[in-house]
Amino acid sequence: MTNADPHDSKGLIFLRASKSWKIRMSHGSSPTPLTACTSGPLTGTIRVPGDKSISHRALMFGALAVGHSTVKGLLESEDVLATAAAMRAVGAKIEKDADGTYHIDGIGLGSLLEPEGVIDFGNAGTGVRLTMGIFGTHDIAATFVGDASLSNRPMGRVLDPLRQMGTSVVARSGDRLPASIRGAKQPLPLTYRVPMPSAQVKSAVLLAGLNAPGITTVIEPIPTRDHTEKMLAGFGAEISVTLNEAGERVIKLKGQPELKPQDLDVPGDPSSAGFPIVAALIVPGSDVTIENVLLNEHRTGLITTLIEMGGNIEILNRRDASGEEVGDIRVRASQLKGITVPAVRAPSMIDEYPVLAVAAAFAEGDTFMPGLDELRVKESDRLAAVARGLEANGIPCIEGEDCLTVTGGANNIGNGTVVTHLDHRIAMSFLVLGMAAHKPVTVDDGAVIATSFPTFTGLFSGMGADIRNSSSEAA
Ligand SMILES: O=C(O)C1=C[C@@H](OP(=O)(O)O)[C@@H](O)[C@H](O)C1
Ligand SMILES: C=C(OP(=O)(O)O)C(=O)O
Repeated sequence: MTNADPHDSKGLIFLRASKSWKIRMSHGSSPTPLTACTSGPLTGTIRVPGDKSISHRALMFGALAVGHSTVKGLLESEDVLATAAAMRAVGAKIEKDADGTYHIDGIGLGSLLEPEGVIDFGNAGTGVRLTMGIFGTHDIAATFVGDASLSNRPMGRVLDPLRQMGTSVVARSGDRLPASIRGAKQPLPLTYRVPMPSAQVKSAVLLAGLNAPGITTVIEPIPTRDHTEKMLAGFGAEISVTLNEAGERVIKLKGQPELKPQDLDVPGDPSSAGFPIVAALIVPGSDVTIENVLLNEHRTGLITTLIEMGGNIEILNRRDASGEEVGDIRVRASQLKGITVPAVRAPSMIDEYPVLAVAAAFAEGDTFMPGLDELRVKESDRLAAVARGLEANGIPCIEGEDCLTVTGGANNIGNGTVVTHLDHRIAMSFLVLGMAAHKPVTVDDGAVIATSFPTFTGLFSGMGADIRNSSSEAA
């Protein structure tokens, strides 16, 4: 079966076991423990790398357009480079010039070539789910694999609506990776109410709708990041967003447009900016400015929350950059106080809860964070990973089913080793903890940081942080 045609008699694809593919259980050949020691003050004016959500989409939409797009400021992290490889595998030409600008020669919607090998998305949930949406309505077959973290994450949330549009799927039990799809020959447009607050699910359905005739409608009861809608409009798709009587967002996309190439400039990632923002608040005497950060209203929940907690955060030089608001963020060390974070805010700061939990460890009193069910299905079960990391470092917390309470102000915190579970945000958050803790904090694998923020340690060392490679120290 493995070497035969990948379709069985019912037209479904069987997983082809690739000899060269082996599930990645740790990041790289051996994990790289890192230790952060009491640091600071942190000072300087910095830039964080380009936004991950916009970077994935820039490569995808550039690949689907007819003609030549350019992308400046693309995030060159492992997740985004996996998306570039996937787009190359279906025929797009993607090259970087000497100035760091990416050039994409799009293959055009409807013209994707069948990939020759398996598509390895490593750690990237956004990459694999949005790409499944694109491929799902093209008449091609593809097999998706990922590392141990991605292989444990639910794919049914995108595969279910794709099945309704005509995509055939064979996946591991529970709709986990590896998964093979055969895109619909005659895709059906769909009206779909997104059952959980997920920009990835919304986007996968819209991207599948791109190559379906007629109108695909996505109803979004709880608003999530809107980069897909905004960028598709920028690439020339006919897309509208209205509110229905229940106040839900209704997104309508007309299928089979000719997407026009664009010249894009990716602003700094607010999720990555969360790390220097929290570090500057909790390391005494710090004063840090982060320039050119995306301030899209669906992404700024952490900043709103930290200001409510008493953080001295100023937004300077607000401006429009290619249809998105950006600004510079000045942060000075502050005494924070515990608050209740409104559950409705969760989608606008969903990736920032681990680092918010670290900020909460330095606040006066309790910080209560409800509405966190989606944290259970990220790169790790982030609710559990954060709680175990805090406990390992002497910080009192209570992990609920879908909520977390952190009690700030404990004495003598640190001295723990945090298990990162292939989760870049757990690694970075606990290194930030170590910068302000009384004793060093170690994360068992710092190499995972390359998923989203490859310049993290260099940037922090430049501001005055003391981060050490614990494996080389031990040697
Ligand atoms: O659409 C996107 O670019 C993303 C959506 C979010 O995931 P969910 O849609 O699963 O909430 C977020 O956690 C992820 O880092 C990026
Ligand atoms: C959840 C994240 O990413 P993804 O779902 O793309 O793996 C993240 O970057 O925190």
